[in-house]
Amino acid sequence: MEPDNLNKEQDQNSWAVNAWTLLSKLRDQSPLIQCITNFVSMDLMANTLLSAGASPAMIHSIEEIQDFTPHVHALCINVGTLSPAWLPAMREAAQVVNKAGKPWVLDPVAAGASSFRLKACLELVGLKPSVIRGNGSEIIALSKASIGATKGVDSSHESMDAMEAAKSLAQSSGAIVAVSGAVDIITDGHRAVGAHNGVSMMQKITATGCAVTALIAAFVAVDPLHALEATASALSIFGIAGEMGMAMAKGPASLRMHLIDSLYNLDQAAVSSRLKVTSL
Ligand SMILES: Nc1ncnc2c1ncn2[C@@H]1O[C@H](COP(=O)(O)OP(=O)(O)O)[C@@H](O)[C@H]1O
Ligand SMILES: Cc1ncsc1CCOP(=O)(O)O
Ligand SMILES: [Mg+2]
Repeated sequence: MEPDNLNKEQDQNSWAVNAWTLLSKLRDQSPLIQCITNFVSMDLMANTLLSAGASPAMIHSIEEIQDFTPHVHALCINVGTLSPAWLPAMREAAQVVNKAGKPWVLDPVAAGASSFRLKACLELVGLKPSVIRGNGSEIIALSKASIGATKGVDSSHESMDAMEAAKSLAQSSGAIVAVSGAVDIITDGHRAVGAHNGVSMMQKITATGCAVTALIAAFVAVDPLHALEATASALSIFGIAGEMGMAMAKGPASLRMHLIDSLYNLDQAAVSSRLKVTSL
């Protein structure tokens, strides 16, 4: 084998070993993940976390933050069905986990759809999330801090269209930025890697993006010092579960079920034979 190809194969192996190690850790430790999320995603997000081995809690009332949030291992904030009443709890939860030194992950759903939403997302970015995960259009809107033509929660861009926006947002925010799509991009503003697993029918199930953001929170909870690697691992594992689920599915509804089952049953052989992460 050519030395270059040998290096690539070794890289691939080490990504697969790391992703499997983190999934095994997650299954052993069952981190508690607080999710302040939209009404559409609550069910799929909680079931995704459970099937991966984490413990989800969809607790969003501001009255509970001071008692509950100090106990969580990571927090996921998602603005999908945002209204003004939800923002104070999001702010307070982010501040509590920051104070406790725990990671939190932001999903800026439809960030470019309205000024209200964009302003809220920018304020949350200022509260120092460890990771921001959105689709191409969301990351572009957030990075440019501008609203415009929008398809709402869906993306009108390929993930690769958002490469520069993702790097710039990562540099300005200090967060790891992930852009989902056919190739998921993960960047710290300097280095970028691509996670290639997944099937396009995942876009036809509502809240798969929200669910993978929560899965990122769970992976970062078990490896907070390596947020880029943890994020790439979560996206890869979810993508592999999608591929394996697709082999049994007849359409989006059965893919949703088989994806969750595949995530629950995922073994090391599947991870090492399927995982594909490359430098971009
Ligand atoms: N064309 C595609 N091919 C493979 N996987 C995809 C594709 N588009 C999205 N995905 C996967 O679907 C999940 C949701 O991503 P996406 O649809 O971009 O998020 P959102 O729902 O927030 O718009 C991610 O795990 C992503 O990797
Ligand atoms: C349809 C919809 N409307 C508001 S939030 C939401 C769910 C979005 O989920 P995802 O970003 O994962 O597609
Ligand atoms: Mg989304």
